[in-house]
Amino acid sequence: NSATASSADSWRKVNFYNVYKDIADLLEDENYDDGSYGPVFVRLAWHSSGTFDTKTKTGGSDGATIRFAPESGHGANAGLDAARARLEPLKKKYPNISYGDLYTLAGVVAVQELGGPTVRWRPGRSDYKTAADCTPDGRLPDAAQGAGHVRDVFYRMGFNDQEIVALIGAHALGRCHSTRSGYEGPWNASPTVFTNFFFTELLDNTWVPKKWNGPFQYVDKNSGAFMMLPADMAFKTDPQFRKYVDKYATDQDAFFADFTKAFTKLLELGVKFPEDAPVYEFKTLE
Ligand code: HEM
Ligand SMILES: Cc1cnc2ccccc2c1N
Repeated sequence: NSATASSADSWRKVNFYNVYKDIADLLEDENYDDGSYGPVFVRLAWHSSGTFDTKTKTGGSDGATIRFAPESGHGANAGLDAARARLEPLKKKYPNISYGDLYTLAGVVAVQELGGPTVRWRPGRSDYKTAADCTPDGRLPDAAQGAGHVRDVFYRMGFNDQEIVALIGAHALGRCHSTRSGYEGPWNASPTVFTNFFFTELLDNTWVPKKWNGPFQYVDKNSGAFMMLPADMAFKTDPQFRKYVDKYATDQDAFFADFTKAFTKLLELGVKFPEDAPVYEFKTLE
């Protein structure tokens, strides 16, 4: 938050190919989680953007208000300071990039470098917003709730059922942290590879309540190594969501094609881009 705010058009001076490469170089760290900042970068991009409200046209990635208290301190954003701190040196190296562009681009780099689809991305978000523009708590989904709540939150952003299911596929990545959301796990082998694994796991495992004194969550009956949130399970039990879960579980290409479109849409919610803002399709380095 300390670096100078970029001006409205300063993105024009930034070489985003260099920024992409520098973010990619920040991904691997054997001392962090499962060895990659990728998952938490994806979560930062998503939480920066998922506050958008189509009615009031407030929230979204423009202005990166997630970096200011009180938004940075909302329960849902616990742990994202680790991602913001990891990216801060790039704000110094590229003073002309906006935090909004930096945080969303980091999510794109993570998806692509962890084996996911190419994600189209535009620069042009500004840093003009201040803490006064922080969105109220409660705009992001509550993992303890079910399909009704999930629809309330994502319909408010302007997504339909198919897009919601595509987006939740990002739960193939990363993990829950009892010190952040309170949930724990998974302990599966590949939380740093972007695949349709969330859908195949959801359908193929028998899920039972986890016996512990933490918040209610599921664990797979056989190995006990995988987990699902209550909100995750809604995608198995709700018939409209289930249609798309079945599709993505059997067709990873279809999942990739739908995910990339929905993720770009998410990262651009509420942003008024300059007419001539270029649409980047970065080449994956891995
Ligand atoms: C029903 C909607 C959703 C709910 C309730 C939800 C909830 C959660 C929770 C509780 C965690 C664990 C946080 C922690 O303890 O570190 C988490 C992690 C994560 N979420 Fe979601 N999420 C949702 C949708 C999404 C979407 C749409 C994306 C991206 C497109 C996403 C990407 C991630 C990633 C990558 C992680 C792992 C982060 C890490 O490893 O640090 N989630 N989510
Ligand atoms: C397999 C699985 C299921 N749900 C998740 C929710 C949040 C973060 C990671 C998850 C994950 N790897």
